[in-house]
Amino acid sequence: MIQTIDLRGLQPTPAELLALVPRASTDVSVALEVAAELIDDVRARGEHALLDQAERLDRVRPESIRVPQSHIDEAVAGLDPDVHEAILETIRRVRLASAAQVPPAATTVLAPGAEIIQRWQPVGRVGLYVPGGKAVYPSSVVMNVVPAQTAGVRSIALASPPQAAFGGRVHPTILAVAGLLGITEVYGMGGAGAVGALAYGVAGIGLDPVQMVTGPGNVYVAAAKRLIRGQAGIDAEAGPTDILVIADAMADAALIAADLVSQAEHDELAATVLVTDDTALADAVEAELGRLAQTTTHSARVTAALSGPQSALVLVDDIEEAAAFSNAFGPEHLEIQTEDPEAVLELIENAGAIFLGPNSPVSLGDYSAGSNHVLPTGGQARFSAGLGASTFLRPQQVVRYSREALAEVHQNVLALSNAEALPAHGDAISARFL
Ligand SMILES: NC(=O)c1ccc[n+]([C@@H]2O[C@H](COP(=O)([O-])OP(=O)(O)OC[C@H]3O[C@@H](n4cnc5c(N)ncnc54)[C@H](O)[C@@H]3O)[C@@H](O)[C@H]2O)c1
Ligand SMILES: N[C@H](CO)Cc1c[nH]c[nH+]1
Ligand SMILES: [Zn+2]
Repeated sequence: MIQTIDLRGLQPTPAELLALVPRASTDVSVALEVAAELIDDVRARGEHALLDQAERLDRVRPESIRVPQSHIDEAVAGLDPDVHEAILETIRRVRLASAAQVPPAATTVLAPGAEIIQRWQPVGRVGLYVPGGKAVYPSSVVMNVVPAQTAGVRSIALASPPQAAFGGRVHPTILAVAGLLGITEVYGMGGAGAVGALAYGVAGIGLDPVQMVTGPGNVYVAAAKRLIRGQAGIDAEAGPTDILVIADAMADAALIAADLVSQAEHDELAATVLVTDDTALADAVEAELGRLAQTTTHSARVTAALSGPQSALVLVDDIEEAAAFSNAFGPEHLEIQTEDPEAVLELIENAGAIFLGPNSPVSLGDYSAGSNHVLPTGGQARFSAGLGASTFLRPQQVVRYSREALAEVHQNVLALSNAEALPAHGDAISARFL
C-alpha cells in the first residue's frame, strides 16, 4: 500500500527530490479559501458565527464559547490519577527543557560609554490552540502553555474545539491540564474560526485580541494561522504531522513500521517516509506495515496516510544521499536509526526535531521526552523552528551612548547621512554639539 521510490544510481537535485514525494496534500494553501471565509464570518458576527461554525463543523452547539471556571475545576477534580501523574511529569520535563531556551541578556561595550544592551522581551498576550477534531490533544496544552509561561507571557487565552461527546464542552482532560497549569481563560471553539477569534478578538464574550497565536492543528488551523499573520504573530504552521526515518541495515524493521504508523494515525494527510540504503530493510518494513494493517488498532486513517502520495519507502545508494533527501524534505520529525546516528546527525541541516537511535522514538517526544511536540510541517523545518520559550521572546536592542561616545562617531553619522541625502539625520547629531 505504501509506494516505493528507487533513487539508486540517480543524482536528483533537491527540487527533484521534493517533487518525487509531493506534499500537495499537506500543503495548507488548499485550505486557505475555506479558512478565510470562516475568519471573515467571525469578524463580522462574533460569537454567533463561532456557535454556528461549531454546530456545522463540530456537530454540536455549545451553551457558550467562554468556558466557565466551574468546568475547569470539575475537570481537574475528575482527572484520572495515572493521567494526572503522567501530565505532571511531562510538565516538569518540558519546563526544564524550555528554561534552556531562554537566552541570557547581554551588554556589548563597543567603545568607552558606547553600549548595546540585548534584552529578550516576552509577548504580552497570546492565544494557544489545542487541537480536538479527529483526536484530542491534552499534551498540546503542556507544549503550548509551558514555554509561554517560561518566557514570561503575562496573559494566556486557550482555544480548543467543543466536543459532541461531552455535550459541547471542551474535552475534560484538556480542561484539566489547563487547570493544572493555572489557565483560566479558555474558549470552546475550533478550527480557522478559533484562530480568527483569537487574533481579532470577540467583543461579545470578552475575548481581547492576542498578539500571537501558536499551536498545532489540521490544514484549516494552519491555513488560518497563515492568514492572520500580520494581525498577530504565529509560530510555525504546525499542520498535519510528518515523519521521516533514515535507516541502514542495522535498524529494526518492526520498530520503524511502528513509528511510521504512530504518526500516520494523526491524519489522512500525515506523511510517513523511510529513506534507506538497504533494500532488505525496505522490504521488511513494507511487510511489517502489512502485518500492522491487520491489527485491531489500525484505523482507516492510517491506511489513507500510508498510501497517500506524501508517504513512501525511498531507496538510495548510501546514507549521505539519505541525509540529502531528508534535508530537501525538511521533516517535522526525523528519526536516525543507523549504526552511528551521531555521524548522520552531522549531515542534517533541516528538521523540526531529531530522534537518535532505537530508544528515542517520535511518540516519546510527543508525550514524555521533555522536548516540544509543536513542530513545523510541510517542509517548513527548512526555515522555521519548533515551538519553545524563544518563540514568545523578542530580542530588543537598547542603545546607550555617552556624550563622549557620541562625539566619537559624529563625523561617521554625518558622512553616511549625506551619502543617503538625508541631512536631517546628521543635523540631529550635530545639534547636540552646538
Ligand atoms: N505539527 C504539529 O506540531 C502537530 C502536533 C499535534 C497535532 N498535529 C496535527 O494537528 C491536527 C489535528 O487535527 P484534528 O482534526 O484532530 O483537530 P483540529 O482541532 O486541528 O481540527 C478540528 C477543527 O477543524 C475544523 N474543521 C474540520 N473539518 C473542517 C472542514 N471541512 N472545513 C473547515 N473546517 C473544518 C473544525 O472547526 C474543527 O473544530 C492533525 O493534522 C495532526 O497531525 C500537528
Ligand atoms: N505527533 C504530534 C506532533 O506532530 C504530537 C502528538 C500529540 N499527541 C500525540 N502526538
Ligand atoms: Zn503524535
